[in-house]
Amino acid sequence: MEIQVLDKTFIPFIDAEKIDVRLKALAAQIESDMNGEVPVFIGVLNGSFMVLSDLVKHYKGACEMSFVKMASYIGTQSTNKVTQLLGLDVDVTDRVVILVEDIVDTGNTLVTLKDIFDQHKPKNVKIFTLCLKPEAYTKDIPLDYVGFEIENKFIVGYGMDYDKHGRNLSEIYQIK
Ligand SMILES: O=P(O)(O)OC[C@H]1O[C@H](OP(=O)(O)OP(=O)(O)O)[C@H](O)[C@@H]1O
Ligand SMILES: Nc1nc2[nH]cnc2c(=O)[nH]1
Repeated sequence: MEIQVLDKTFIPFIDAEKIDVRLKALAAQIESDMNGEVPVFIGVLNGSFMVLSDLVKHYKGACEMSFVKMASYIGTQSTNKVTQLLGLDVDVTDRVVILVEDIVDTGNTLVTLKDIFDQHKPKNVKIFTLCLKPEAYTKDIPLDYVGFEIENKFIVGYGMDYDKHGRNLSEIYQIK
């Protein structure tokens, strides 16, 4: 059934059961890749709160988790726009980090995040994303765990917003 979020109409795209089945399979895959390592799952706020929560419920091994948020602001120097990380409260030095995103589109967010995490000298940074738009993603950072490859159209729900609305939808909808 179509839904309305603010001024836009969306159609059902990926239902809750399909998301759950995929997350269960990916959790098992991550576990088998860990070889005894205890990974640190890091969710990228705001969008990833639902996917991280559901993913780790399926992860049966030992793990830690936390969230980070990017902050963009105008700097005082000539380089104007700076993007920084707020809230990294885990020492990731020599740890296996799994960055958890709801969606990778252009990959700009991912490139910035990966650079910042690499400065903390982790053993390895793996990238998890529930959704990927392959037509839009032109960066060369390999994506280790991808839930769904989708067409290049705007989606909402399951943590993802349209102008701050729709994050609470339990399924993913695509713009009509
Ligand atoms: O690959 P990109 O083109 O960089 O787009 C992907 C990013 O966009 C969304 O975040 P957004 O900045 O909308 O913040 P939010 O998570 O708070 O919604 C999403 O959660 C990703 O982090
Ligand atoms: N909600 C939402 N956020 C995005 N960020 C990048 N692509 C998208 C998208 O399709 N939907």
